[in-house]
Amino acid sequence: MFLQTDAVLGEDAIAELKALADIINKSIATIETSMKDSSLAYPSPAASFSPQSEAGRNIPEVQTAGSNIVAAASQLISIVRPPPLTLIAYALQFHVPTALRIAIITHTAEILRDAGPQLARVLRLLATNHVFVEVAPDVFASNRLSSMFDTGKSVEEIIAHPEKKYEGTIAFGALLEHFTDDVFPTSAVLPNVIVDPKVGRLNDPTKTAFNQAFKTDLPFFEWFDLPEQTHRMARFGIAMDGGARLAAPDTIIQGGGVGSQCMSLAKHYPQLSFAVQDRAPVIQEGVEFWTKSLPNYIESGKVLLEAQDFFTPQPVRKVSVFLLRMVLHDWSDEYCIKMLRLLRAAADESTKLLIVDNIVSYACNETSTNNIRGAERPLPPTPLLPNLGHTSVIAYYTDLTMMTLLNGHERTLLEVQGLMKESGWKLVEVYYGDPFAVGQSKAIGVPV
Ligand SMILES: C[S@@+](CC[C@H](N)C(=O)[O-])C[C@H]1O[C@@H](n2cnc3c(N)ncnc32)[C@H](O)[C@@H]1O
Repeated sequence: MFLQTDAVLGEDAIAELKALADIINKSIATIETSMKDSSLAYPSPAASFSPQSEAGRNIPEVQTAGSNIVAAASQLISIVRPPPLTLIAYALQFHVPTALRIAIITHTAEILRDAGPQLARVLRLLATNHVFVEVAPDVFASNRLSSMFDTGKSVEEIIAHPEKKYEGTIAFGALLEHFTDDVFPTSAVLPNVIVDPKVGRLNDPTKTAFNQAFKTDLPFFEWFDLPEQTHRMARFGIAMDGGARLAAPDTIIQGGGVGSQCMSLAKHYPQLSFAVQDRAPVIQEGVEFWTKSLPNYIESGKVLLEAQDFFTPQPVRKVSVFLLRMVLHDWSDEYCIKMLRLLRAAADESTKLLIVDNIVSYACNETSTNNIRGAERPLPPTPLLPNLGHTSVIAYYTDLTMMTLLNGHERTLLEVQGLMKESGWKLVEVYYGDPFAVGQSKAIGVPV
């Protein structure tokens, strides 16, 4: 249902601009005070990125202030920019991923020398989006954002061993390459798929925009297994590895990739043991991954690496936690329910179900979910959108990514609750994480 905006919002644009400016000013004051109190420096956009240099930004009140500034600034832009320009800017935004991909595959962050006129035009678009700086006409320098995909390796080293480009690095470029090479072409055909009466609105993972864009009948993950897609599969594994930082004791990690989440936990909590389950080709890579980094875990059986399909029954054994990170969002409800019912069948009364995914909010006020621990959150200051607008936009980009690749989707809390209800689990607790967190919300279920 659509309502006229005048019926919903006030009409006083100047009052709204002032309220937004006030949020920005107060938030900057909070950041300034917090930096003084903590003796940390707020990271400069000119300085190269390192996880340690983000310490100031990671203080909780600074995160909240930052998320309010992002939400307020984008809302402010939407008020002051002429509407045709805002819509044209949105419609042509796809050139940004193209330019990013060109910068990555030409190793520009590593080269950073006088790049010649074609590349200069690409870099100028990026510099206009604050990735690289044009320090003089046609001369570009790195900055904090571009340093995120600089591997620190020499160009000679990368060209000699392209398959090792991201080895031993934070590998953020691999994630950007996945988005700009695997996902971007699928978004271009999504409009055709949505209006096609033969395929639109289907839940089938083989009738997607991805299937049309890459002219294949295989589901996305099985397509990765083709010999000609080996580099994409390896790149996806590296990209996922970068984000995997959590698990729990005696955990079965379904769709766990090569097991990076539990390796990170194993290093901090040596008393824990794990079973990592995924498709056979991924588990094969997992064996190499563990043999290289923590071989004694395989030898002692503290980690089991198991080829296990989501849609076949679990082996019978005692399980404390089933952890599914970035798994349910790949599938439509029908498939998720099948998967969760199989886990329920293998659970006892003390087993927990831990789902780690984006939990998306509506862009308006939501139905109360205060019967779920952790579900109630304070609303952002007026006139920001209840979902913090642009601060949360990546979750909605990810939602459409899931739609194009697999007919999957990111879910609201009520939708997660619905999946659990249909499959013999009860949603009892949720952790949303900080306002900038992507894919880190945790929903905990118990058997019913
Ligand atoms: C988005 S990735 C998430 C990987 C990992 N959990 C993480 O967070 O980094 C989804 C995983 O599901 C696996 N997968 C897809 N279809 C599967 C199936 N039918 N059975 C088991 N695993 C599957 C993929 O191979 C992939 O590793």
